[in-house]
Amino acid sequence: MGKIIAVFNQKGGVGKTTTNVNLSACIGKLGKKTLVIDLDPQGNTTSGFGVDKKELDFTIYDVLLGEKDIKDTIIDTEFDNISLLSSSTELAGAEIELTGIEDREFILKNVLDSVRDNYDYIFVDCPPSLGMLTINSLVAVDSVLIPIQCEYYALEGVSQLMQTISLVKENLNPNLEIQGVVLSMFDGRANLSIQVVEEVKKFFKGSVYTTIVPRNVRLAEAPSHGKPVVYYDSKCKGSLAYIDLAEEFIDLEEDVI
Ligand SMILES: Nc1ncnc2c1ncn2[C@@H]1O[C@H](COP(=O)(O)OP(=O)(O)OP(=O)(O)O)[C@@H](O)[C@H]1O
Ligand SMILES: [Mg+2]
Repeated sequence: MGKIIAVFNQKGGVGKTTTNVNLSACIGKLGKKTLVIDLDPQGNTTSGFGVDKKELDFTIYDVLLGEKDIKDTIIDTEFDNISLLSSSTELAGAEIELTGIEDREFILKNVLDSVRDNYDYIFVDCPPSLGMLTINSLVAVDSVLIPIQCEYYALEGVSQLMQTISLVKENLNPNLEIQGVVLSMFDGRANLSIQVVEEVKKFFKGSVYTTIVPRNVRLAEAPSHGKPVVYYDSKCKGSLAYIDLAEEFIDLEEDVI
């Protein structure tokens, strides 16, 4: 049975999508069958895998509204072991449309339960908000992977994030765990980055990955080529970091089992 992981931090621009696309691509390259779900109306994960939203007949929007079977909506990508459930801008409307539906918090969970056996890992890219889409993702997943940007105010909003996770755990998904915390956009020349690493490690104790993702321009460029960074420049620092992170992620998982 595949493990389902939400990449989540309600703070915007912290590296959720970059981590979702690149970590999953590296995990796929390591031979694990991976489904990536783009639950953000911005659709950056979808375009990050080179899929043109305008050319899609059906997306996760149709699946959540019960109009299309998930299995007919997942598409194969050109990247090793990566399947994708794409987003569309219509998904922004789903925040409101879902509120009228019974058991609305469980829609994604019910849908994913029917495909989780087909994958080793399923990653869900969340929007930077605490709306119905994010709640659906926190209910559907086994764990949360939290990217934190090595910048001033990095820990701002983290207590709200932890409170949201606790609330979902108490009321909707008792098995929800923290998968790990990924420090991103690290600048080794900046004292501030080094300080943030220390603060985040103090706050999250043993949950922070040893691998730290550096600020690397290749990571920012790769999406405009429609490729995860390992397929764009396999030797750049960004690629090496996400390859290390994927290995660390899998080692920790396989130790647990
Ligand atoms: N390690 C990095 N080095 C350089 N640029 C990065 C890195 N990580 C992310 N970026 C860039 O920073 C911006 C924000 O990153 P990203 O889109 O991954 O954040 P996000 O948390 O998904 O944002 P949102 O909350 O809007 O969904 C993007 O332009 C991305 O290319
Ligand atoms: Mg994003």
